[in-house]
Amino acid sequence: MRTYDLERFKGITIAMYSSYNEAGDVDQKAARQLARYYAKSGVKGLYVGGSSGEGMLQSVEERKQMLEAVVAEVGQELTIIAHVGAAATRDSVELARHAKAVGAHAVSAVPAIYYRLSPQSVETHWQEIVDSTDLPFIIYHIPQTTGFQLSKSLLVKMAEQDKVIGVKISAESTFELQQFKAAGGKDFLVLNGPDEQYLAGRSIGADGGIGGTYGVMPELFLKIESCYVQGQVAEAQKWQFIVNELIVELLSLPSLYGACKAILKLRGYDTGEPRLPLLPIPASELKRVEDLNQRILSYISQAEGVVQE
Ligand SMILES: CC(=O)N[C@H](C=O)[C@@H](O)[C@H](O)[C@H](O)CO
Ligand SMILES: CC(=O)C(=O)O
Repeated sequence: MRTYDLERFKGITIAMYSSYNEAGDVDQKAARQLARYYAKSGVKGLYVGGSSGEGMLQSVEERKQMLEAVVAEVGQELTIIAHVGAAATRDSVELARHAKAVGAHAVSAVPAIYYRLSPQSVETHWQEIVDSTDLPFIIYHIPQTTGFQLSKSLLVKMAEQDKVIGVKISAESTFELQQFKAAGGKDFLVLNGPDEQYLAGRSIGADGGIGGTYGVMPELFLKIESCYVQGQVAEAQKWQFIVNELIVELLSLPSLYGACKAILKLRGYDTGEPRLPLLPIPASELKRVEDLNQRILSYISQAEGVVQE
């Protein structure tokens, strides 16, 4: 048995987008407003500074500012996971200590980025982060961007420590997800990465998920989750299919994060544009974004049982 409470990490956790002002600097007020919007949606937690959060495009100082804003706003109500992955172990350790100091509930990290690293190197990187605080640690496995293939043996070695409570898997193989679940055991969390496969991941062993597109439709992922938990498989599948149609459209825009941010802006949550090299949505695509937003909102009403006029 682990000494950490795993329940608070199960279910739906939004990989939150970062908020910038017109100059492109971190906007803490906007971040707080967005975090408040998410708290009202009923999700379990927020994952700050990950892929969707553009942590890798920010300075250490900016990453701290984003986390501080989110924890200050909703840290008492939601589970806050701070992504501290960076190219340099020193930066990750500094961010982990900061996460602890401000009251985040867990830290998480990708393998160190840019260099092609041996498993020993990645293990050392993660271990330094784990050892730097008493917060629980969630491995972030995303081989398509980091190039690092996490082996079952390294996973098991890490998971033997009380503090290493789980792994977020963004790899597309649900078989790998299941194998990691089996290897990690009952008290080890496996969190689904690809939003398109939430139900598949959940069905094959995931305890919940952390995803970027949850941020524009948390209610739909909560719907899939509640149908799944109640054994309504056909209904869960119906909603996953709807979500996937919406994700295909989001992915057809110049950048996924730009599209999600543009949608949030239409709803009154202006988080600025994504940082380059991630592309903004040009004015010529705004009509498509508006239509997509309307479709998403109407599905959200349906999912919540609100009768449409
Ligand atoms: C690479 C990436 O950002 N993956 C996210 C997290 O795993 C997902 O939430 C995707 O954004 C989502 O599945 C859309 O493809
Ligand atoms: C965790 C995740 O989905 C993200 O960082 O975008």
